Amino acid sequence: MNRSTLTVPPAGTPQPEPHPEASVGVPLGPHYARCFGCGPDHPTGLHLEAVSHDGLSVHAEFTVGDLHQGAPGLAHGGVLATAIDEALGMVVWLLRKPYVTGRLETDYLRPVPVGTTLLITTRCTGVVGRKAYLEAEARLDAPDGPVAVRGAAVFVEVPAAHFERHGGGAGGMVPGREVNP
Ligand SMILES: CCCCCCCC(=O)SCCNC(=O)CCNC(=O)[C@H](O)C(C)(C)COP(=O)(O)OP(=O)(O)OC[C@H]1O[C@@H](n2cnc3c(N)ncnc32)[C@H](O)[C@@H]1OP(=O)(O)O
Repeated sequence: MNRSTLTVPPAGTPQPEPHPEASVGVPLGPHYARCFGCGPDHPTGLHLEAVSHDGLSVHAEFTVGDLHQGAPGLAHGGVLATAIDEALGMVVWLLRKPYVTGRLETDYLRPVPVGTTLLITTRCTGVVGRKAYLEAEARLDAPDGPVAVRGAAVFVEVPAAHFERHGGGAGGMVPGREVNP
């Protein structure tokens, strides 16, 4: 399978260095309580939970429920892409700068039944200017389970004002709704 060159760091890009203050070995917690991906207050969200691994990678878990179906008994592909996007977002959080998804690629290798716990590993493979290059792999039910979804992405660094400017009162930086408080 060919991988898009858009999500691969240019040749010669040095391995990224973890931020000196990156969390390591601890639960990351939600970046926003009502986030569809990780927010505990979202009624139908994914409630994805994650632990930082080494400052440049994250281990995340998401259990597929009834509300996440596409075909009967199977996870919706868009929901799986959301889980990948969220777990990638947690890696760039470790870089201690605000990023948003610019490009997200997903390869679906196996169906994911309701009740499955997806174990998602994401990592940063390079940072060039404002762009962070990222990879993801989601396995079924165990760290060495079959790979169900692979992801790759470019996230783009944005000013902190991005969220207030575009989100405004509908979920932006209003009291109680801060991003990464
Ligand atoms: C707080 C954390 C929340 C985490 C939640 C999970 C992550 C998410 O789902 S974020 C929500 C979804 N994403 C968005 O809403 C982003 C919407 N898009 C935008 O805001 C803009 O298009 C944005 C910021 C990505 C880029 O715009 P802009 O700031 O003008 O940058 P721009 O100058 O065009 O591009 C900067 C660099 O990024 C690259 N780039 C921009 N878009 C892409 C893309 N889609 N694919 C690849 N590269 C891209 C450009 O080529 C450029 O590279 P270079 O520096 O080499 O020239």
